[in-house]
Amino acid sequence: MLTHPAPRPQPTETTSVVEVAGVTVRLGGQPVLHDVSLRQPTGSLLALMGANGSGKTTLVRALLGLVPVEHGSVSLFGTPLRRFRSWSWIGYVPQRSSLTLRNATVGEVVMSGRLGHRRPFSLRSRRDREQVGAALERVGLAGRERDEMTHLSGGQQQRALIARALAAEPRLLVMDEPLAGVDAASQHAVADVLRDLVAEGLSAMVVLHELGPLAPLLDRAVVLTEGRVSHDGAVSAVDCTPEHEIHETSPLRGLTFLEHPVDPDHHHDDRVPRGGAS
Ligand SMILES: Nc1ncnc2c1ncn2[C@@H]1O[C@H](COP(=O)(O)OP(=O)(O)OP(=O)(O)O)[C@@H](O)[C@H]1O
Repeated sequence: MLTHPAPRPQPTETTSVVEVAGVTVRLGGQPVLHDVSLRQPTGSLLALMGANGSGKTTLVRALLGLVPVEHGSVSLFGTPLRRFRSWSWIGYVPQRSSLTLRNATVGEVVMSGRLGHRRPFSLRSRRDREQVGAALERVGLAGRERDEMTHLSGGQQQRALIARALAAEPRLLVMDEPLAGVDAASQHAVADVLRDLVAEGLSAMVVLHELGPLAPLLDRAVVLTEGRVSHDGAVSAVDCTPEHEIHETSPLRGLTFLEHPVDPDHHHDDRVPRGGAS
């Protein structure tokens, strides 16, 4: 069983895991984010949505300190980004398509999530091994440590990347497009894992193109349009509107709503065995 430091069963309005105020980011000389503000209460599940190129990944990278912020401020767990040091509290799951997974086993990938807990050059501890095993069990990949990542389906790779983030025992999970290129069964498996984690008090920010099976779990959606916040509120406003019915001027225009996306690489049964993912 994974342990999380401070269980927080309900979202609270008094504390926030992420606070972004008036953030502007420029990349390659071009403005990418303009005056973006958002606040994520502790224990909540927030979707960050928007069309291709709207700035979702850049916003995530800005709040993780990976790209410079030109104006505005970012706080994590109430601490300004420049003074924040507790990076092991944040489990980042990058876009699967942005990674090279060749020559890595599942065990190596998930164990790399423990690096923040290890002293330089120290050997892996019993707790490291326990947390890796627990994280793999949680995502339904128990016993797959020796498998090459490239031998897994897209959905299983995604779940291994989630296990990597969980092995770090995070308080906030930041996931960039965890449903992209993942078959419907694995989308539901990811949703099941996330449901349990949030029920235990974990906070999660999820970059999404489509809501899919995560829709009923989300507390709020923030939609970016051309680098600006165009919607910050109820998910229901995003959820039930097929794209052809979205008004030309709606901030939701350009989002896609895929019910059953197909994974062209899918060769495996990606369902998490009941009881194996909790
Ligand atoms: N390093 C960079 N230099 C210059 N421009 C960049 C850089 N990285 C991203 N951009 C531009 O910033 C804009 C936002 O990109 P970003 O990847 O944040 O969008 P996104 O909403 O995550 O898109 P997607 O859904 O396609 O992943 C795009 O126009 C992109 O071309």
